[in-house]
Amino acid sequence: MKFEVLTIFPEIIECYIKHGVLGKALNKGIVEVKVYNLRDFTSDKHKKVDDYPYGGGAGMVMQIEPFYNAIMHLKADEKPRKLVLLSPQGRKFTQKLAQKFMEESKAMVLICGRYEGIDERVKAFVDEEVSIGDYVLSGGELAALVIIDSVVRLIPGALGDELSAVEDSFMKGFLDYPHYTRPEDFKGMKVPEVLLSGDHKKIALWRKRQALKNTLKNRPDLLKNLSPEDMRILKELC
Ligand SMILES: Nc1ccc2ncsc2c1
Repeated sequence: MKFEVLTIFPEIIECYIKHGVLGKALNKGIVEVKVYNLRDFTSDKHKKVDDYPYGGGAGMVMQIEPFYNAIMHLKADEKPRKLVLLSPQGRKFTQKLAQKFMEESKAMVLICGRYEGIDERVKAFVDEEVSIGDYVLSGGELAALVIIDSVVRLIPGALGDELSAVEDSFMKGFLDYPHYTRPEDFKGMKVPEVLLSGDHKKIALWRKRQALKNTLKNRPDLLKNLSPEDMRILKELC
């Protein structure tokens, strides 16, 4: 999987790549990340990337030309790639969409704007517009990192054995169960007895009950397609 990131802050992406869990996947050559500075695709000596909005209003708007020039530069190799604009107006990014990206795309271009706004005409050159959530961010770079991290974790063998075995609750449709490790008693705060019992059946049931309890409390919207067994447990909790 190849990611090409268009941004005016390449350092944000490059720093994460150096220190993130992506290192193993990059070293194995399973993933490649190339970062492009949009300022390198400007045509003026000041490398200008934004201007005042037509119609007035606060803030600056990112101009289309650097985006267009960068996209045309990437497309010159005529290889297939999915172009994704990171935007608060996009469709919500979910684990399901991460899975779809991993399965369908060999290469993705992640286009990061700053969030006073981007010239609307940029959207004519992208395949998808994706949002990571409903809050105010300064730009699309964090969203690009979220997408890279979540998609790479889905690539078989990308993260090495110690990580790839991590079962992700979002794939099951509810939140994770509580986790504990040593010490068994920290200032009187004890690890639940069941986790010390060695009874794997009881532990699995306890974990499922806790996961459903957490989900019911914090994210009831996730409780959609429960199995009859999970529904039975959930009813006991209500
Ligand atoms: N403010 C904001 C919120 C979500 C989002 N997703 C991609 S860019 C972006 C920017």
